[in-house]
Amino acid sequence: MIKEITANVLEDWLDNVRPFAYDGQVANYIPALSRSNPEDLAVAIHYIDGHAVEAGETEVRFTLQSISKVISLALALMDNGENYVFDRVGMEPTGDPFHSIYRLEQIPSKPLNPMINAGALAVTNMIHGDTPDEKVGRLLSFIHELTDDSTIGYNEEVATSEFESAFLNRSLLYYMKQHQIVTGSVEETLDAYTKQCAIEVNVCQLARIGALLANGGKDIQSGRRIIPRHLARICKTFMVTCGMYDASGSFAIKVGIPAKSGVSGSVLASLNDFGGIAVYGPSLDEKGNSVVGLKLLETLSNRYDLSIF
Ligand SMILES: NC(=O)CC[C@H](N)C(=O)O
Repeated sequence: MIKEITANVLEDWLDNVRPFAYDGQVANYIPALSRSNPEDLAVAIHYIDGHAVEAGETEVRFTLQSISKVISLALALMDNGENYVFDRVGMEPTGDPFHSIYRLEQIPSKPLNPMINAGALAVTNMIHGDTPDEKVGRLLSFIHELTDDSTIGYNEEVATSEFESAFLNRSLLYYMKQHQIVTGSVEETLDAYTKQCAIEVNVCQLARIGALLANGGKDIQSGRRIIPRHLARICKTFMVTCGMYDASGSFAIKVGIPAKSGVSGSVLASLNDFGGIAVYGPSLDEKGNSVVGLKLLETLSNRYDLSIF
């Protein structure tokens, strides 16, 4: 089955979804993202046997945005342990948009899960490091290990653009500080979070992270363990229940692959015993998911019967 999905097959799929590149809109609430080109489409698959195929504008780099929430969660869990993290952030899907503040007002006033902004901000706050740069530096080192690529950094323009306009995320942080879910400086946590979201990758690097998760947290080339197996499982479970925002239910039905999207228009998918799939297409639907990303993953899942359900 794996051998069928060659680079040519991927190119054909991309051509099939290209007409949808202008359905939806690129994110504009982070000013720097509004300059993304809707025609920059790319896809990569990294199999757990180390073999990789890719198609489209694979050299284009994009920011992780909400996909970074999976990686920061893994690091925060490794730093603090499950009890500490889940005392402060819940495990339940919300069905609300990713930046919603609504449920924070309900008892207990902790974010319902780490894949919505409130939960992710709390998770970033928990990453060990005395300064925002130390936290981000640790996160980048972790990503270098996950991808075996130490060239990955963050896009300063995107980070600054979000930092200067993230009033809703500031509100979430202040609310959580009032309720002792986060500690320390709100501005510093937001600084770390916006840099985390601005970490830049291409589809091949992202697919490799998916492959590592699919491989239970072990690097696919060296076999070295980077994430404890049970923590990789927790990350993938959140991807299923909350990874596609308030479209996670329909995505589970239509595609059925653990996945996390980001408002840059990227999607990271991870399928046990198969590998990682990364798609980039910056036009977003009304929920903030890549239109092309959803179409491509749905085609792939149906064609190769990849749903885990
Ligand atoms: N859904 C997303 O990708 C959101 C990430 C973005 N940086 C934000 O916090 O608003």
